[in-house]
Amino acid sequence: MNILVFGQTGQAARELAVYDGVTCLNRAAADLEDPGACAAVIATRRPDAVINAAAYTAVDKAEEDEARASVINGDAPGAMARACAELGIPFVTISTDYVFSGEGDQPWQVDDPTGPLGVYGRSKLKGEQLVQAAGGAYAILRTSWVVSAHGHNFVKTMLRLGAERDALTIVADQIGGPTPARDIAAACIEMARQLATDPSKAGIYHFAGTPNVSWADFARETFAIAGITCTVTDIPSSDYPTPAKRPLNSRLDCATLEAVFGIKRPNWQAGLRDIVKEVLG
Ligand SMILES: NC(=O)C1=CN([C@@H]2O[C@H](COP(=O)(O)OP(=O)(O)OC[C@H]3O[C@@H](n4cnc5c(N)ncnc54)[C@H](OP(=O)(O)O)[C@@H]3O)[C@@H](O)[C@H]2O)C=CC1
Ligand SMILES: Cc1cn([C@H]2C[C@H](O)[C@@H](COP(=O)(O)OP(=O)(O)O[C@H]3O[C@@H](C)C(=O)[C@@H](O)[C@H]3O)O2)c(=O)[nH]c1=O
Repeated sequence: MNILVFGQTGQAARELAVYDGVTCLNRAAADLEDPGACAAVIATRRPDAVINAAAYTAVDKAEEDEARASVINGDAPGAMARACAELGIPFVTISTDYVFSGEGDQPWQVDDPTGPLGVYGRSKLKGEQLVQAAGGAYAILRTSWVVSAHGHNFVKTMLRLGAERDALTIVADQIGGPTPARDIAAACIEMARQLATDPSKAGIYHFAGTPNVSWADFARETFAIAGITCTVTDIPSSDYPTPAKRPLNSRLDCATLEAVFGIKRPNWQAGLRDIVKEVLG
């Protein structure tokens, strides 16, 4: 199966690149700021499936860059989905827990009302809506707290800061499921394969690592695995002001993904051990 992936340098894209039949497109080959060009690449190359792993992911920066985030995270996946629907091929795109408001403490169901708190979440929600409107054999995979040995992520930030400092204050009231990019890549490939033979599986799905945890406890676990002595003090989000507000409740209910595609939630602790090993050598 020839799978065209938008994104090459990102966490998920790098893990997708190792699969047979996958071709990754970098920004020079397909710039998501030009949705029409992305659609044209699909129409010209005629792959068997498309996975979108590129996005505007700088959550705070997006607050001052809404127009660009909206095109990259909204219009571009919409145009890709329409191009795929025209060819009759599956389209898998990755979305986020940040489409939710973070209220309550129950895991979000796939059909729960959305309510993004910031520009990034709003732009990703726009992408979801345009992809759904395109019809076709689409899958929107909402995931959370992506981590890997590459690119920018919380684990790499902690390994850097933990080596420099004796103590850190980390928010403890945001709860979610850290998700290794490697597991996301495997899920996307499996979904593309199954959608190719059964387009009735199209829809929105949740996929996050288990167990749910706070950022503070996730940092503690990272330090424990890495053998770093750095004291973590719990703080509320209000003590860590950022341009974009983050949801407090990022728990995702992943039951439908397992029921429809047979894909189980990954254990992030196993993934974290691999990532720490890869980063520290
Ligand atoms: N990171 C996270 O914690 C989470 C991510 N997600 C979603 O998962 C998906 C993958 O995220 P992740 O792997 O972390 O992403 P990264 O932040 O690691 O990488 C983003 C990728 O998008 C590319 N990109 C950005 N703008 C453009 C553009 N205009 N044209 C072409 N490519 C562009 C970047 O390329 P370049 O190197 O050229 O900048 C890079 O390859 C995204 O849809 C994201 O919204 C969901 C939940 C959590
Ligand atoms: C570095 C640091 C961060 N924090 C907090 C800030 C924030 O609430 C939390 C995580 O920080 P980050 O900047 O990694 O978080 P952020 O970039 O918001 O991560 C998000 O990225 C987007 C793309 C998603 O889709 C989300 O699922 C989520 O993974 O940790 C501290 O409390 N103390 C610290 O020293």
